[in-house]
Amino acid sequence: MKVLVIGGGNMGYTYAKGMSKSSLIDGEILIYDASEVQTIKLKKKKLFKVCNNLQKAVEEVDVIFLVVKPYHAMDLFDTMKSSVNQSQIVVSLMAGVSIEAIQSGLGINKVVRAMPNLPAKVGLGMTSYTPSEEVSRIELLTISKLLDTTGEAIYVENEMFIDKSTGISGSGPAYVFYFMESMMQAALKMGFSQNDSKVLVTQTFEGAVKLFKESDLSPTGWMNRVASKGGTTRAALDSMKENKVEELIKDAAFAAFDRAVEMSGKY
Ligand SMILES: NC(=O)C1=CN([C@@H]2O[C@H](COP(=O)(O)OP(=O)(O)OC[C@H]3O[C@@H](n4cnc5c(N)ncnc54)[C@H](OP(=O)(O)O)[C@@H]3O)[C@@H](O)[C@H]2O)C=CC1
Ligand SMILES: O=C(O)[C@@H]1CCC=N1
Repeated sequence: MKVLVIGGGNMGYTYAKGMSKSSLIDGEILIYDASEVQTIKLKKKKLFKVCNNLQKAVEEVDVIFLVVKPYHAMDLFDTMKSSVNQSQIVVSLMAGVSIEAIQSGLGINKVVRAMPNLPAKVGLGMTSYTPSEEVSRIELLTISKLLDTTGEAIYVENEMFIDKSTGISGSGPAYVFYFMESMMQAALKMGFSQNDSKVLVTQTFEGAVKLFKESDLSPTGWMNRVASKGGTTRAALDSMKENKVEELIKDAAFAAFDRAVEMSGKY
């Protein structure tokens, strides 16, 4: 199977690299980026066949990954439209571009829409995906294996769940970084060095996630294990409750979901 990745930035490069290790790929992965600077960077990596001619590359492959920013989608569709064919599967990692918009923009039927996240860069990505009805079960299995190469991939039953997972896992790493940043700022304010603040916070996050993953206990269960009655953790948790932090985090996730839905109506 031959795969072309269009857009070799953060996500496109990461997916191309992950997929290049898959036994499903015979030969090289093709990659195309409109930016000259990015194209030079990609060539230096010597990992993929970096293409200069998009139309020619499109004609050569079985699967096409679309990994440009959503606002570049329509121009890209115009450039590709005459080169795609009905047997190809188009996998979009773009936030807020609907399957219907891709089908009508390209004049093809087989589309898988997926929502990845940035930890794919270190093999710990979370991708959700859903197909158009023209994609067969066997084709979907192949695509899910390709998506799995960057971490975990889960099937979701419709596009609304792609927009929902954008609000949870797609944008989610930024919420975690926000929390980390706030804790590091608190540590700095207490007088720790930049380096110690980073170590204290990073190890705390890593340890907490590992504990959670390796047990059946809920987050609340674990919170109760950390907190002693009348102790320090309870003081922190009470402060968060009083400031409605939980509600604010939920609002933020819904704001991302709402924006994904809004974008889907726009492209
Ligand atoms: N970053 C993230 O955490 C996540 C991103 N996504 C989705 O992934 C997609 C890509 O994001 P990301 O990788 O961060 O973006 P980047 O800007 O890092 O990469 C996109 C690349 O595509 C290039 N490009 C623009 N137009 C075209 C074109 N017509 N043909 C080929 N290449 C083109 C850009 O060049 P130039 O810079 O010159 O425009 C750029 O090099 C987005 O749609 C986003 O919604 C989804 C989940 C998470
Ligand atoms: O912010 C964005 O629009 C993209 C989608 C999810 C993460 N980044």
